[in-house]
Amino acid sequence: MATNFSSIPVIDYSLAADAATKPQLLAALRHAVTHVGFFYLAHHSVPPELVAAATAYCPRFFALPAAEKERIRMVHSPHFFGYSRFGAELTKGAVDQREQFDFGTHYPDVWVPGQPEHLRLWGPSQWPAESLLPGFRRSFEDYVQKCQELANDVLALVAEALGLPRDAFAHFFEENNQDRVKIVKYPAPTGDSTQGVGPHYDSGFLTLLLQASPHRGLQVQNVSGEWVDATPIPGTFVVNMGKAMETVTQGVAIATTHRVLSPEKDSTPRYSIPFFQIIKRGTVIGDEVLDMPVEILKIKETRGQIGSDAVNYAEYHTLPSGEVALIGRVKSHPDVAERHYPELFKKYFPDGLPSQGSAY
Ligand SMILES: O=C(O)CCC(=O)C(=O)O
Ligand SMILES: [Fe+2]
Repeated sequence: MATNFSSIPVIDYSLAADAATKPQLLAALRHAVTHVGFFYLAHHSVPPELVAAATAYCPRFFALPAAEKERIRMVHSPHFFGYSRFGAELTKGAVDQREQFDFGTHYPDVWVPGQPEHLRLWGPSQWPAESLLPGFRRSFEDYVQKCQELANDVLALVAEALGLPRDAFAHFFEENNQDRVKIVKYPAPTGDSTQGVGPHYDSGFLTLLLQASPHRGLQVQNVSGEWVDATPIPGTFVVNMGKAMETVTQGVAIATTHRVLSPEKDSTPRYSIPFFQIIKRGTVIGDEVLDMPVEILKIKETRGQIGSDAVNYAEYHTLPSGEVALIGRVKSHPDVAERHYPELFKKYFPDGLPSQGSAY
């Protein structure tokens, strides 16, 4: 019988610490990962003071002088890091009503011409001037380091929940892996569109999303195609799986489609901070799928077909994952692609920059 969901489960991370309660956690996690693709993670390990500091910087970042935001605009970065103006981004070809700042964990500028182009996606971030936003960079570096640790631990728990060794996913990361993070602002709508971000899958393994204001807006698509609210729960992360995780688990773990609706008219802005766990770049991960236990594979037969309005990241079975990631970025930020990846830009936008969605 097909299983559907009408709410997002809450998983209590603290149950992992005690051998007596861990089986309960693993059972809940197995259900969440295989039937919903989303869960709230309560009692997690990222210190509340780091969460509070990151949250407090959100409105302050977007209130920076326009000239400073221009200086660190994403169009200056072949790594797709930096500030994107309102309306600069596309999902499924339609303009997202959000403003954002993308950055990554530390990675040096090592790409040289002649190397595969997709390797250039990893590189240094652009940061606002310390004098204009004191402590911003340091606070986010500390916060993100704790997110990385938590994501790695949750990933090991997911492996256990799926009957795999705890380190089953370890070989999908590079030695000096670069994860990506965003700070996002969704203002109240001024026109007709309420597409904060359109329906999509995330790309990598786990996403840890901090809903950094109390606004609703995040929605998750269930098996029947209905949109289920992921209303913010204080003290939690929303965790979901990306298309890479779905691919390497032979579709057992699901990359669930999600979207964000703009806040109500005249409301204050909604803020969020997604942390994306990124995987290694050089191989076709569809060729390296994990050997899943038979009883886990059976879950796919009983849970029913997953409905989806998302179309992105279908190429994991045919292209190296680094190329898949670069294509995703090119499609969502054509103005950056036009400047730094002209060949790919021409391939995906043969008619030139879309009239909307351009940051120029
Ligand atoms: O802002 C949110 O709540 C979700 C954002 C999101 O799904 C994304 O940027 O991939
Ligand atoms: Fe997402």
